[in-house]
Amino acid sequence: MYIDIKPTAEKITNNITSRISNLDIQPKLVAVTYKPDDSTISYLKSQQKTSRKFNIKYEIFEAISPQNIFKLLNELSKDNTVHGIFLTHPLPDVNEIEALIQINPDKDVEGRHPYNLGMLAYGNEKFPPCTAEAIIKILEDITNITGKNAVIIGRSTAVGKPLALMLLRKDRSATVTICHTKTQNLENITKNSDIVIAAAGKANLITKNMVKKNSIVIDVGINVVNNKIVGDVSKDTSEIADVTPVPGGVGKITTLLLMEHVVKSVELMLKNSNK
Ligand SMILES: NC(=O)C1=CN([C@@H]2O[C@H](COP(=O)(O)OP(=O)(O)OC[C@H]3O[C@@H](n4cnc5c(N)ncnc54)[C@H](OP(=O)(O)O)[C@@H]3O)[C@@H](O)[C@H]2O)C=CC1
Ligand SMILES: Nc1nc(=O)c2c([nH]1)NC[C@@H]1CN(c3ccc(C(=O)N[C@@H](CCC(=O)O)C(=O)O)cc3)C=[N+]21
Repeated sequence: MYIDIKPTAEKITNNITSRISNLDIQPKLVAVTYKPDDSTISYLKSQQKTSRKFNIKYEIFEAISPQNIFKLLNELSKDNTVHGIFLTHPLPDVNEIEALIQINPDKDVEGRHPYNLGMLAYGNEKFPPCTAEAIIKILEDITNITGKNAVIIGRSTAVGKPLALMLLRKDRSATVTICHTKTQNLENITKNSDIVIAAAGKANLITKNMVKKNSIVIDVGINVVNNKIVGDVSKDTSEIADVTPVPGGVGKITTLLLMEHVVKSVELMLKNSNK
């Protein structure tokens, strides 16, 4: 079966709408990109569409060189009209951490600055990375995570690692395995898991024969094959497991949560300025 993410999306949408209606100022999100790949282009489109729906101001800055990324992030961090800064990943030819530390942690709506990621490791989820948070929200709406065996395929600092930290938090307490390209016998691990999270960026990496009957499979992958968006999980997997669809699955919730974080950033800014 495919998992219906509409109830999760609706809850988040209603929450954002009501919080925005209480603000006197229009939130603004900016995206900084450099040599965007297919999945980044798909995300930027999704951000554009979703920000319009909530009447959040949105602007994309395409850097012309690695040096230009640093300059843009610096300027946008100081700009009082900007509440959220999104920096695309991957960034070819750029030291990503050097770029991330240019972002004001209060505007780091994806929680990628080392300060926010460090806070996450301590269980503080002020700005949890949106994709990891999306996966947690989908899972919490359909199952009880505690004690479940969860395998994450992918160890990126953008998705796999923060997700592992979030699944391990004491109030969730999943048993977590993380796999990558050097993992041997991937199918032995996936076959014994209650929850499989595929975040590798490889179409058809997970197939029906690799998963346990009635397990939950979260498809994070965004791959463009023959001009169409597909995930990391083959279609037939949904015959024996509950799978999130691509498109219209994790990506949709990720985009909504990014918007929610921009609203949160404005709320915190206003709260601090009233102190
Ligand atoms: N739906 C959404 O909201 C989002 C979707 N994405 C998508 O998710 C995917 C992953 O993104 P991201 O984490 O940024 O990607 P990265 O390329 O940074 O990381 C991919 C990870 O997957 C591992 N991997 C790749 N191939 C295999 C394989 N055959 N077997 C096991 N592990 C493998 C890599 O291992 P190693 O470390 O050994 O190289 C690496 O750890 C992409 O398709 C991206 O577009 C990303 C963010 C949000
Ligand atoms: N710093 C950073 N953070 C990310 O989270 C990040 C990133 N960089 N780089 C690229 C990948 C990919 N990604 C997507 C998220 C949602 C959709 C999405 O919502 N897609 C629509 C389809 C849109 C369409 O049809 O074009 C859907 O799945 O329904 C797509 C892609 C986030 N990523």
